[in-house]
Amino acid sequence: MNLLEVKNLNIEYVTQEGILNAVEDVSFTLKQGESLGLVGESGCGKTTLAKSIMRLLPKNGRISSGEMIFKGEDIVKKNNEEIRKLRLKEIAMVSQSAMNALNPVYTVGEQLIEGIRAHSNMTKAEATKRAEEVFEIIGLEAKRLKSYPHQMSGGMKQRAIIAMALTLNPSLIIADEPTTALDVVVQDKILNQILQIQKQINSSMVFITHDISVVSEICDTIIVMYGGKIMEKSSTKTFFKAPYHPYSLGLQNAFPSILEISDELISIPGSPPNLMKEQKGCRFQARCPFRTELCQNELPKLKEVDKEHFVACHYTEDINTFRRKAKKRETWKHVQERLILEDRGDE
Ligand SMILES: Nc1ncnc2c1ncn2[C@@H]1O[C@H](COP(=O)(O)OP(=O)(O)OP(=O)(O)O)[C@@H](O)[C@H]1O
Repeated sequence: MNLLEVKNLNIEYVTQEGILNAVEDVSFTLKQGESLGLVGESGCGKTTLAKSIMRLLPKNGRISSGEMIFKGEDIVKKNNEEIRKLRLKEIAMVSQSAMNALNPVYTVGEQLIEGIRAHSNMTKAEATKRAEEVFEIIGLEAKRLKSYPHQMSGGMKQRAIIAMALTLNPSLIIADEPTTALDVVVQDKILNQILQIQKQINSSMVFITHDISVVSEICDTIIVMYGGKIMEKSSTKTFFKAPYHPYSLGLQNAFPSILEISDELISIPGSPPNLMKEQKGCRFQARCPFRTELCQNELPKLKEVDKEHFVACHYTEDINTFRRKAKKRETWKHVQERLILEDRGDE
């Protein structure tokens, strides 16, 4: 059964320079218990998409069209009071910035228990018991509930935030780069704990990261975003075995942990498009080694190349050649040279 169904979602920011289209025509579904990895470089719209599910967009951000059907009801149409009830109880967010949301003048336990009580009808004793339980699951001793935020390390605080998000067994967890600022060993441990809890309470998860190797470890499905649009979506297993989009091929080259020993680490030259400017053709065309005139002029539709595997590229039938060429440094060097030439032409 689908827990969340996002349909043709468009999100824009109103800025002094004009309208910025941060998320464009995004559609996907999330089943109960499924974990979805949302990946892409900085600025491709991941956080905007995640915040919109919680209806936590900044003041200048707005959902201009589309639907987000959660448990049969459209989140986009809900009023503030209805949304407040959904947050934490049904949909919880874990993010790096949440660490700063801990109030320094209250103990972590007071904040956690207060949060539980505000969203449930538990007594103080019941809420305390629940707080102790989740602390244990997340690897913190119950006595830590009495600590103030400044008495905890970064890793402990992040665990406390995760505990807060998960106390009420939400149906959907949105984890936005939850561990990026922590060292790799702690990161790994915390990711595993999130995963363990997610499985235990059978909640669904949207996991946002720029690091596709993490997605290969913990997610069932993957969506690759670029310039506010979906480039590719499929099961994680299929994606890492047989990626299609040239951007996905480039991303895979850039992550050492998913490369075979013989593969080279190659980054994609250039940077994502400026979304303030009007976009024409495929969003990735400027950096794509395989682009043609068609790519520069016509936006490719997301099409199904295999069961439940969708790709937005005009040339999916050339995939074998693309996969072979994308592994070569030369291929990307040409893109670099082309970008330099185009840059000169612009001056
Ligand atoms: N409050 C805002 N006002 C105007 N533009 C914004 C605002 N927040 C984000 N943007 C723009 O929207 C686009 C998408 O940003 P978003 O933060 O969603 O991307 P992201 O993929 O999550 O990046 P990151 O990994 O850096 O968080 C970017 O072009 C960004 O500059």
